[in-house]
Amino acid sequence: MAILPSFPIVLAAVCSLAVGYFLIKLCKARASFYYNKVKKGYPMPPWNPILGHLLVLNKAFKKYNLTRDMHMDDIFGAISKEFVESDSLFYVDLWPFLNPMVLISSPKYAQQAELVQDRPSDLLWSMHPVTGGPSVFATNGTEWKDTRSLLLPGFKPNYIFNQIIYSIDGAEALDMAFRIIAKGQNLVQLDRFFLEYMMKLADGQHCNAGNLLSQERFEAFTKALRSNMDWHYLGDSISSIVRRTPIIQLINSYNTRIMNRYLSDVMDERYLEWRAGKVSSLSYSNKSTLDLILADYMSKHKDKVPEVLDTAFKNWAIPQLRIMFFVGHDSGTATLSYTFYLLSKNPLALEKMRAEHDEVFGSDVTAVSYLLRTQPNLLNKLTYTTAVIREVLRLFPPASGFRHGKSGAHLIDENTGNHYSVENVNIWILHSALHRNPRYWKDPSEFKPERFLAGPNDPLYPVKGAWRPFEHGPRDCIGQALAMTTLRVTLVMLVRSFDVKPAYEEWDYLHGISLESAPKYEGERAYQAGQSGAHPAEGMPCRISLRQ
Ligand code: HEM
Repeated sequence: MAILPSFPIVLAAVCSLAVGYFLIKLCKARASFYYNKVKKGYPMPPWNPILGHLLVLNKAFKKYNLTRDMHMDDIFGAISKEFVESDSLFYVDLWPFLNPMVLISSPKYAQQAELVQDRPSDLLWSMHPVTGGPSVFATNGTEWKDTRSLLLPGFKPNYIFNQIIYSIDGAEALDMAFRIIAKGQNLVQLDRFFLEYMMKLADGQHCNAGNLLSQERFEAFTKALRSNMDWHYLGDSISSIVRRTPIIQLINSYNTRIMNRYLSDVMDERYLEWRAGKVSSLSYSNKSTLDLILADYMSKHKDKVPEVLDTAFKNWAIPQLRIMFFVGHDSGTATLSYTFYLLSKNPLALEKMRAEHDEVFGSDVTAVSYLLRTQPNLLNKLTYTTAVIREVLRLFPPASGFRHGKSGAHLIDENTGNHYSVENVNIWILHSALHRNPRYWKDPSEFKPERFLAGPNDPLYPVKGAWRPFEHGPRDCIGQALAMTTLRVTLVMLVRSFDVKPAYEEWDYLHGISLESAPKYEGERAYQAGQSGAHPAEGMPCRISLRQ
């Protein structure tokens, strides 16, 4: 009779195999980093043959007095200041959490990195809670190229003017909500407030599902999306560990089911309209992400249009729609919050912006909505307002650039002739550090929108390649014109009617935080906190009042 091994023995054997496998991978990863980076004398923090740079972040927290919820970009940004000689370029080895990385915050390296087309494979995994599958943001090769080309018509400047109705309607709703808040004299977290507004805009611009399914289902969808983001980006530094725990995986799957069922139903409803001939082709006014992908589907099946959308198509389309909801609302929300914040701290700039709005739209604020609907080109006259937004994006960029170096790829320092290999390395272009790099910006911490109106002989004139909130090159932000238009519409609709005052001291007092112990980064209480895109700490507590 055969003797079967007992359960504990099997378990011990499996665990030993798993540990053995992990140790072999660890040795390989560390050895590769040693031979390809450490031995070559590349710039990096002190490296440990067993732990790599796993303790570096912890040390940085202590050394720079960083707060736990700070955005990852600023944590690396703080470390980058130690690498003056390499113009703030440095490598880190955070295996098993991330592949080897090079972090850069100087225009000369960023301009080389922007030409790299691939995204890191880690990004596919890190975006998974948001997208649920490969999307245009994280895929590579022809899969990415074909999807980007398919979606591009929805982001052309002329078409965007067509879409500003969504921003105008949304800003009107915001105006009403602000009036209620002002009347009730409530303390609000402005960023959370703008999130809802931006999410509705994203729906209008990319799906228009509000017209297809009920408001309740839309709200359940947005709640599930935000929940997945909040649970998975608990301060990026710990998210990769937390995300592997079963309870988080369960929350993820639950939210994913809600989101996917919703988008699947939205697609079915719109497909019915296409099939019923209610939408015959893509008109000038009809290039939402949803319609672009459905039109493509119909054209690929024109010989025999299927009765229902097939599962393979839906599995591909849902991540594209999910990413549009995410990128369509997240960065714009933070930018809007920081714009009100900086305007309130800089009354002269606020005055100038309001004067520009009076000049372009007349002093009757109630006429703006009609003027925008009938003459959207007026937005092009808002040069000062645009300079303010650009300066806000310089000081508080909500996102960064991510690329992955192919075989043989290098970054080169033309002054020293140094070559830095980025073969099989993730490249992280740290926008916040780059935008405040004193080598490239005069008065880097000061709010000076004038730098974006200055001529080339002015010391404030931005150095080429130093301003890159939307990145450049083939992987740049597809939605930048849309984002800039939305921000201008929102500002022109609200800035003359309301005064927004940040209320961090009051917030801290209410939450038992003393003035001395309130967390700050470089003296800034509204530092960028870590949840997916960078958002103001504590959601930016504010008081809103009607302008006298
Ligand atoms: C203030 C608002 C925004 C900022 C600061 C921003 C910034 C960025 C950045 C930094 C990237 C990464 C580029 C890189 O790694 O090279 C990016 C990519 C992207 N953004 Fe935006 N974004 C904003 C709004 C939007 C909007 C409104 C949309 C569209 C709904 C959008 C769609 C995308 C897409 C699809 C990509 C991936 C492009 C690709 O990989 O081909 N973004 N964005």
